[in-house]
Amino acid sequence: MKSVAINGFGTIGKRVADAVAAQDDMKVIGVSKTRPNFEARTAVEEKGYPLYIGIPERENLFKEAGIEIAGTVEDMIQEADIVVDCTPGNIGPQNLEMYKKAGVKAIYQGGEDHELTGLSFNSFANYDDSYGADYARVVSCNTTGLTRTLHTLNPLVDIKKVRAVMVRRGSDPSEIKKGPINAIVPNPPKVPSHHGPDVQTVMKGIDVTTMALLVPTTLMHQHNLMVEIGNEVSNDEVIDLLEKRSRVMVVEAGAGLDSTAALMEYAKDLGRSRNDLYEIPVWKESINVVDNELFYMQAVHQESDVVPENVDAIRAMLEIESDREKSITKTNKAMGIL
Ligand SMILES: NC(=O)C1=CN([C@@H]2O[C@H](COP(=O)(O)OP(=O)(O)OC[C@H]3O[C@@H](n4cnc5c(N)ncnc54)[C@H](O)[C@@H]3O)[C@@H](O)[C@H]2O)C=CC1
Ligand SMILES: O=C(OP(=O)(O)O)[C@H](O)COP(=O)(O)O
Repeated sequence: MKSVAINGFGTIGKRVADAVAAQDDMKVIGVSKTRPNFEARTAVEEKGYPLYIGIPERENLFKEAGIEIAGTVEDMIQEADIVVDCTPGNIGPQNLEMYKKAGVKAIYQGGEDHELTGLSFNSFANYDDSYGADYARVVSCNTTGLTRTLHTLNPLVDIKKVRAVMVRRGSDPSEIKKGPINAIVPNPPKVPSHHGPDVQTVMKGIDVTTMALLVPTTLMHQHNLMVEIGNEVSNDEVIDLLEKRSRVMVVEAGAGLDSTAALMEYAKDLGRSRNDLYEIPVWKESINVVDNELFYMQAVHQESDVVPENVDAIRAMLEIESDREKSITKTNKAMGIL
């Protein structure tokens, strides 16, 4: 049983902690918070995770709030085989020296640059690259979404060139300081956006160019893909491929799953923890091959799609499982993923 520490218990961290706790070959030995808020209290009192503090000077605040702490993040990582760094983007690099000093392996998230670890991770595209690695980065929710479906098409579909327009959610549901609340924002305003190059960190050599905008929604991201192809493929063959791949689902607008709002309602009906939808839904009606181009539209539940990838990354880096399919199947089963 391998020991996993989660540094940062926010949107991604709390989901990774629960996903690790659901596995039978790894356990959560601690999570960290910087403030004694409701998430800190829930971690200790509801989930039973030992809580460590990211900023030692704040120990008194936790004491005053009556929230029991087990030590500092430096204490936590001493006990761990691996730490999953789920701190906000650009905080992670500050922690790398601490991890190196403690001799603990570390997984970063998509808010950090590929260069931080020199190794980016997606379960389907490049599991083997991280086998036994000390440091790796699970690519962002958007990059994970693009990679999931593009990798599924390969090799039946001879992908020549990918162009994608990414409609990004303005903020996560719990955030009140981000926007926009009444605008469409080219973001980043430059073309291409960082998502295309980011896919190339896990799918080497693929020609993919992306542009992105932010819209006033918190529910999901939405992607529109145009894939130039070099062979003849039918719509049904593409649908069949996507239907067979786990962590991808083909959904029908005609059956009422006609928006991101409906998809989130579906996740609730599935009884998912936190209403999460780990799978990438692709709209069946959008899948269309016209001449030498394949078109499709998909959505990404930004809060949860990267969570199973973190579990697989732990298995690869700690050499628990050398077969990526076995890890993916095990993770899926434990998390109830379709
Ligand atoms: N929210 C999303 O949609 C997604 C986020 N990511 C990436 O995951 C990472 C984490 O993002 P979120 O979970 O959304 O952030 P968050 O803000 O919800 O959570 C971050 C956590 O880190 C803690 N923290 C803050 N400063 C810290 C510090 N100096 N040391 C230790 N802990 C600190 C916070 O208290 C909080 O618990 C980022 O790299 C982000 O880009 C990846 C996929 C999707
Ligand atoms: O980290 C994320 O969101 P955030 O930086 O807006 O909190 C998501 O993974 C989306 O990031 P991306 O649009 O850079 O892929």
